[in-house]
Amino acid sequence: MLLNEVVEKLPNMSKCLERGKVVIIRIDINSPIVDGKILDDYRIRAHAQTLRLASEAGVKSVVLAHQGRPGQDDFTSLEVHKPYLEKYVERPIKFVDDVAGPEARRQIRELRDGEILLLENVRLLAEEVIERVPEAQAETYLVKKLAPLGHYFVFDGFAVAHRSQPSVVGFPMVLPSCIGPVFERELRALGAVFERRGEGVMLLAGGAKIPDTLKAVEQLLKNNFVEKVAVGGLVGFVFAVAKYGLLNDEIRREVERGGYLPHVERARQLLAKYGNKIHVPVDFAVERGGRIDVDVYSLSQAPLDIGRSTILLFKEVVEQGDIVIFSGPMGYIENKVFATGTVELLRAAAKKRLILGGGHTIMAAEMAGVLDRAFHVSTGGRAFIQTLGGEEMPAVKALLMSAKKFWP
Ligand SMILES: Nc1ncnc2c1ncn2[C@@H]1O[C@H](COP(=O)(O)OP(=O)(O)O)[C@@H](O)[C@H]1O
Ligand SMILES: O=C(OP(=O)(O)O)[C@H](O)COP(=O)(O)O
Repeated sequence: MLLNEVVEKLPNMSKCLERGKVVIIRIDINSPIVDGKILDDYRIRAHAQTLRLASEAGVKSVVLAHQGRPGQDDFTSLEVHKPYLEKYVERPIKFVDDVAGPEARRQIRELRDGEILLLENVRLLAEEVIERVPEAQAETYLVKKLAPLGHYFVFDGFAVAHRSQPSVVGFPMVLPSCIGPVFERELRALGAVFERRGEGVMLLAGGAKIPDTLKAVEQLLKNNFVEKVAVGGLVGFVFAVAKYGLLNDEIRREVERGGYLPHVERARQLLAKYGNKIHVPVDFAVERGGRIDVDVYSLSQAPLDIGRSTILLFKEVVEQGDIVIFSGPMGYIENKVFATGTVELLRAAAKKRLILGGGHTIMAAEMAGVLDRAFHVSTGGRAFIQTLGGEEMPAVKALLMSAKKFWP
């Protein structure tokens, strides 16, 4: 089913906003956090509108979200996110230090119309990080404890839509469910791209999610959804190794260290099939007491950005399109010196209809001063690239099942 058709089949949030009812809303406000501080609040800003709409409609909102993964430094309490939500929703948010235990349930029962209750990080429950089919997730502690208190479920967390986790796919099995506005916008934006059947659609693909990106490139080219692809970042490095056979000792070590060998093979197959549509870097920037550009054949260390000649070549690709999808930075943007390729191409792409996704890509767009000019900024990273790759998101599948069951 095409993405546009999927959106039409999914109940819109307004159907789930019935005054006085309890609505469980899953959002994704997972943010980059260092030393307990949120570095970028883009996802929080995006979801604030959802909660404001729910509050204005007079529903009792119960908000489910996660931060980080258990065991990682950024696995924190959502209490950190509460002031940000209050700032952007422009109303008080209640917070409970519990996910589905007696205290959380007591506070849900006491909610008044229009109030918003943020539950603690849902990944505190060990079951939340186990991916299983929706029917099995409906039997989890989380769903068993919370669903009986709710009347509707709204799924809005596009960035987590690719996870078959209880808070994503469990509730739609037992509650009438809707898609939230963030999720709907994402599906419509990508659906509109697919409708173009490739004409004038260019993909700039970089970053570090190599297998996901290879898959997306393959799908997009196979289905003629894009006209041309230009690859940078670590993805571009893998393609360059595949295209030019760059396997001197230093590069071989880099490839082995990164575990890139199977990806190089896959890139080689893609080049054999779609070589005339895939633009691969011809030079890279490396660190040698500062930034210097080297021709691909002289490359003998890990590249940190695309080089000047490649930037010019990729700008030509951008020029030929009227929609540019930008997924993943062209280089190691954490160091400003190696952000040049990404920043220059983002500025060129912003003159077109720019669709971008991924935390680092958004950060780079902010750096380049073009975030406000983008046509669509996706809240997803992996979800964005996987949707581009034509994969059916578990969240979409569960919501379609739910619509069939509750609103046939
Ligand atoms: N040539 C490179 N060398 C090292 N790191 C790179 C290179 N190109 C991109 N990266 C890194 O890839 C990461 C971003 O990739 P990814 O997570 O796929 O992007 P996004 O967050 O936009 O989805 C960044 O940390 C960036 O520094
Ligand atoms: O940040 C997220 O995804 P992303 O790293 O693909 O952008 C989502 O919150 C999903 O998180 P997860 O990859 O820990 O399941």
